[in-house]
Amino acid sequence: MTSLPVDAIKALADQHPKPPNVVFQYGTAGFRTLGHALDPVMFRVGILAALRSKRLDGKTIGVMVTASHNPEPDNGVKLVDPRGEMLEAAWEAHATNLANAPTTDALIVALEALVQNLRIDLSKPARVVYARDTRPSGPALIASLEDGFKAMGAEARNAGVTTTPVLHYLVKAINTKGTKDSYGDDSEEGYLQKLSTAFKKLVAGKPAIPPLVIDCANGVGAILAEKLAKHLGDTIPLILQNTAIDTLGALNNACGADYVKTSQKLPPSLSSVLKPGQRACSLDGDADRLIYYYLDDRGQFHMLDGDKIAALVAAFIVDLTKSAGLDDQIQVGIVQTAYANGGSTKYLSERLPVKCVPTGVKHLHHAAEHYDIGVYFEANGHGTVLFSPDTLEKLSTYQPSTPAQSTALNHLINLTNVINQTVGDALSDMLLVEVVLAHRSYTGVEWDSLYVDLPNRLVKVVVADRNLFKTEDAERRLVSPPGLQAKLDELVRRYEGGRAFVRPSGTEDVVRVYAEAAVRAQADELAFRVAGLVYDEVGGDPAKRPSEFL
Ligand SMILES: CC(=O)N[C@H]1[C@@H](OP(=O)(O)O)O[C@H](CO)[C@@H](O)[C@@H]1O
Ligand SMILES: [Mg+2]
Repeated sequence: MTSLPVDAIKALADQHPKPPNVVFQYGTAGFRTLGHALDPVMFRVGILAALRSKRLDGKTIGVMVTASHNPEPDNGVKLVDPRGEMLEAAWEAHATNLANAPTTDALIVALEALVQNLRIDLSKPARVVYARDTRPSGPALIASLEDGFKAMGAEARNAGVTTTPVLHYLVKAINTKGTKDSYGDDSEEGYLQKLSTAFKKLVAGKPAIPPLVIDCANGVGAILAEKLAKHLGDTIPLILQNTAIDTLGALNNACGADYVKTSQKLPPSLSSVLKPGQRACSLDGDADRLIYYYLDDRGQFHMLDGDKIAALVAAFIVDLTKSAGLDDQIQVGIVQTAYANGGSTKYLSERLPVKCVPTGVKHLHHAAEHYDIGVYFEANGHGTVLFSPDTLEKLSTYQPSTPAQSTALNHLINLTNVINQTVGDALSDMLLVEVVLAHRSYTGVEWDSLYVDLPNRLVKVVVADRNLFKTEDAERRLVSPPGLQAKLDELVRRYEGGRAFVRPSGTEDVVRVYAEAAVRAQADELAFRVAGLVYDEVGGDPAKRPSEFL
């Protein structure tokens, strides 16, 4: 192919017309909206993925069809770059541009411009691998995506129904196949083997691990968790809950990681299952977020979120680098966002370098790459650990001088295999957490007591135009609307241990308010005062002002 296959594109594009009056945007998590609205977007994303692959010399590009923790009727799509990472930021704009071309002819014009501006060599091969979660709208959207691949003559591999992290893994495994950096066998089976083999080595010789309850959010995580349980055998008994992937309306409904984190409550479906002291965790709808929790002896709920996971894991890795005699050569660092609980930031920054970045996995991931070992987690439970290429090299060539050093070194090497380094991965993170708990002989109680969470509250404010809100300092301060930050500062000063910030959401048409304070009632009050301030500041209709805003 030396020029665009215009006829093939035209013929298929006409079957996926874009309705007028809708505007699509490739945001923090790709395109995401009601599933039935996405048909034209899928077709165009199929074409774009093929072009991205050609631009990168035929490297395989991933396409994941999912709306993660969103309600079941939603769906979405995002692209994965060759190393298993999120799509390069500059291409987000190209994706948005193609998705919004109003007609087939306009689409062709946009494509021609893209090919020319980015100097895409159309004679290169196009290779893609794609998958979807369990949403009912998935199959039709996949068909539309496949039309996009077909129009471009792409070599397309269907990975079926699987989790987002497996798709990221596959992309990296395919692109490193047969090289010295091979990431593992390029199959779901290869993924399960890699994780479970490393896990078994890491917990060998430790006391029996008590059963773990997993809330699968009635999503695709249920399928993978069941396969994983088979690979793990009796090294860790998994009790799978919320596995109703075929029940309409069940996905993410009163269950899953987002429900638990947002409502700070046990999923009601687990109340008769979970025994006091027993650990449980929730995955989200595409199994890339993880939240742990337990009930204490009085039946009180305790949440162990992404910040707690980061604290647990980072301290363990630091100890291993010390025991291996590598602590002067390998520096461990943490990456958080403004949503990290103030308690966690204090605890971590007394021990390690901590960087705060804007919301969104790509920001965390890139910042974590600057450390020898970078631990990043969003408070909502999305995160992973990155080992730099130099660190991996050091681990593979280092000569330990004592048996203790050798043991610690092996643990570090096995950790690099149990951890999915391409992206946050609920099942991989779960195994990682279980390794640390087993090594530390911790139950949820000891883990929880690493530091105390400050009471906090997240509130959404619906405004006419969220783009009025602009931030700086990793989203911790507002620069626009002018003057609002000063009012906020004045308010926050009145609360002991108070902290609050306001930012426009990247995934929903709202402005988010986060507040924390030393005591619960004060955190709530501060959040609702800030929400009220924001609402009034941008001229919100007094008749529609939510009654809880102060
Ligand atoms: C407060 C919060 O949880 N925000 C989430 C949410 O982003 P917003 O930009 O806040 O809508 O979705 C993102 C994508 O899943 C995730 O990265 C982020 O952490
Ligand atoms: Mg998700």
